[in-house]
Amino acid sequence: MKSSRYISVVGCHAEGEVGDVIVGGVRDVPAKTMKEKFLHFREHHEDLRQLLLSEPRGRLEMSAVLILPPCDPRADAGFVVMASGDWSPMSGSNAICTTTVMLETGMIPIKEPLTEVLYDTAAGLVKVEAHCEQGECKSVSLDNVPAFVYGLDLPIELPGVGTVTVDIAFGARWYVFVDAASLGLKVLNEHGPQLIELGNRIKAAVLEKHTPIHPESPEFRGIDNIGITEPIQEISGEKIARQAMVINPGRLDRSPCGTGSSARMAVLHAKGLLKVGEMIKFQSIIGTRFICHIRGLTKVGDKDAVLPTIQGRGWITSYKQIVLDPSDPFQTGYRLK
Ligand SMILES: O=C(O)[C@H]1NCC[C@@H]1O
Repeated sequence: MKSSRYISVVGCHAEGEVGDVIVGGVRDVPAKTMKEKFLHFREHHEDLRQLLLSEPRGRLEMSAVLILPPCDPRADAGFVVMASGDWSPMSGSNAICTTTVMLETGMIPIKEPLTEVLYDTAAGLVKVEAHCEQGECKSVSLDNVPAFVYGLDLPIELPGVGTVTVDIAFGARWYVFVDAASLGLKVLNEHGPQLIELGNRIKAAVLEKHTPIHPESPEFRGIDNIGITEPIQEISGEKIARQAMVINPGRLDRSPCGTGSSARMAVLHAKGLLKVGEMIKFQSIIGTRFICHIRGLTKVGDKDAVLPTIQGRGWITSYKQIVLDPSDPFQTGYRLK
């Protein structure tokens, strides 16, 4: 057996969402910023994303994280994310997986009870606090980049459904939010196929009328993912909000989605439904939760923005050596439509 690729991967999931972490076998690239590294990998290493996330080695419902040296000297590490349908500059569940793996494999020494890690990402610096006990990473709290609203209650024509209103916001990726009830759905497993189908149709309908562009990073534009939401419920004094996050090109996030929760907090704050410091638990389609809050306010360009913090836990699931035989007919894997 010959191998033209040999990649060391630590399998991991964060609240059910798979984020496998590459710990060896992929070289760094020279660049002045992590955004430059991100854009380089997105342009020149799509074969790596395909190889890891397509069958037979991967599947649609997962991401992979490439740990890289940081460009910002203040940071401990950098990473770029290979998501289901694209490259992602930052990702909540994947940052939790990256932290869990780096701490529990010794790439970053564990300090108990709290280990701080500063990541350099294409979306900006992301500070993480890992709560550790007896050599285990028990939970990860991450200070995501500022999140802000592009538009609220925007009417969208959806053939077969009628006019629905959507909110559009940025939480390190661009999200459209729509109320599940307005689609005649609930955030339930059995509604999964319809959530995905309608989510993708809403994304297409929004893109016909809107092209959100990040005021400071114009490379981050368009709509990435869709959040189909249920209203906040007050349960025993806690704010709980269920949400099905439809991830490009059309699959459900198994976690509550950190970047999606960040963007949704910007929407909820703009609507007066979530105050700075107030805790909210976003709940995923499989019932897992991120504990979130707005840690402060800021501006992005001329936009009012919130500073979102997300907390969740990751678990290592495997240690893998991914190889590619030059005679393999599927050099970049395959995906059934
Ligand atoms: O938590 C998140 O932000 C990620 N989960 C899968 C896709 C998103 O990037």
